[in-house]
Amino acid sequence: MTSTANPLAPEWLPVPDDANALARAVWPSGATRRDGELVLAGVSATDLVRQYGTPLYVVDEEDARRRAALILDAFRREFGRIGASVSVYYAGKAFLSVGVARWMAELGLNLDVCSDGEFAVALAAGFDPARIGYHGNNKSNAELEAIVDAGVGGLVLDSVYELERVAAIAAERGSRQPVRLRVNSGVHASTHEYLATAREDQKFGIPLADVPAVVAAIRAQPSLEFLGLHSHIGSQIFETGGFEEAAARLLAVQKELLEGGPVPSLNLGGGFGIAYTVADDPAPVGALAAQMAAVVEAECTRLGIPIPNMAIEPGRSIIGPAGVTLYEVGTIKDVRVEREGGAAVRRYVSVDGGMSDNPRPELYGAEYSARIASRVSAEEPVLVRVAGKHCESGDIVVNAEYLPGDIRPGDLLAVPATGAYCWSLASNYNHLGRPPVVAVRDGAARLLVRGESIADLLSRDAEAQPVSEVPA
Ligand SMILES: Cc1ncc(COP(=O)(O)O)c(C=O)c1O
Ligand SMILES: N[C@@H](CCCC[NH3+])C(=O)O
Repeated sequence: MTSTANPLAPEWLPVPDDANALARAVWPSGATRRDGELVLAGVSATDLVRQYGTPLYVVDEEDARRRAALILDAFRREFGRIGASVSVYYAGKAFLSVGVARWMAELGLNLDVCSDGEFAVALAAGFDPARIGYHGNNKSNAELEAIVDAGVGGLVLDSVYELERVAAIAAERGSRQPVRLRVNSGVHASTHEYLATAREDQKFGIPLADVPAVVAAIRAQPSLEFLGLHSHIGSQIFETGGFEEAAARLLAVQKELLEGGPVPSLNLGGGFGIAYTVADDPAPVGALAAQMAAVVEAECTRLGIPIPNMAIEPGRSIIGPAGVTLYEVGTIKDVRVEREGGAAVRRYVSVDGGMSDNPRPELYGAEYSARIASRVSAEEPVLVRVAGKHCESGDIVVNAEYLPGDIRPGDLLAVPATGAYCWSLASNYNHLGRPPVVAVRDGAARLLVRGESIADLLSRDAEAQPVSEVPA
């Protein structure tokens, strides 16, 4: 059950206590109020800001761990019923640090990386390369060599050009590289256009029709071991139909491939949607797993083929809801907006970050919510737009939110559900340093990633003088 209090009330925070509610939770499970202040896993927002400043990314470690464990349990349970094993790869692109990679390893998850940088973080965390899946539509020769040398357990082939290069690299070393083949299923996921990755006209994978020939080419290479097919239809998806359709399309091809040799596993990728605001209603992970298992079972029975072992790659649904960004409120402006039928006033509340720490509203029109973190107020809520501090009019953090009418400079503002694709998409636009990332657990905070200071940024300018020598 979630709290049934008025969601417009400034102190309101939903606190889920079951898996279904967890799917709809906008705030991490450890979020609560103490003496009016927002507290995250026992640490108050003001204490966090006193120590680390603003903007600040905060990750509720227990919440992330719980979501990872729930996904692993649900998929193992549902696919276990039909006799399939499941590997869950945490998609590091959502957010990756050495600490987070270690949480996932401890919980028994595998890791999906898609660049040499993410791979380096995984190795720095001591992640077993055999449990790493490596993606990318344009891997360099240096990356392919590092993959083969490290013994990465699953390279996801994205093109014939890559197949030929990796086969040669593995052959040179006398090793055998396990590979999956990324397939473009042609399934149009119901999500933002930029987040759909299996439309016909996009860069990832091999078209379904070409799969038999490419798999034959893989099998013809003694230096490659074929693990199976891979499909990822997109991200922030609420409807299970797309996953089911992709599974059905890949299994139909799998039947044909089985005539030429084993196809041990099927990877259906990630993409499970989360709630960014209370208007979002994503499927609970148990239901998702059950529906996917049912489709795989039904299709395999219909086609008369064995049920393959399964893999999935969730990122956002593990780390997204665990994150909260804290900002300090600065300028507040009431802007008169002329409209048909009369004028209205829009209140712009500006914070000390913006599109450099969260470009998602500008990139995808993503909606977020916000609450004052440093206090509660009995003032009537007013409709505000939360803006960043960048030189860009589209620099909006929260498009529309009700906040107490007495919101003022110096208040701390918390924006939930920022754990995924915020730090990892962050930039230094306008020479802002990327904020630090802090994990909170059991009343204690721990730095996961240091923030960047202006001195850090200036130190990269090849022609800058050391900061201490810049005239005031
Ligand atoms: C190949 C692949 N796997 C997994 C993911 C993770 O997706 P999500 O974070 O939506 O679960 C992505 C990102 O969309 C991806 O491109
Ligand atoms: N960057 C996207 C997700 C892309 C996932 C990678 N294929 C987002 O923020 O929603």
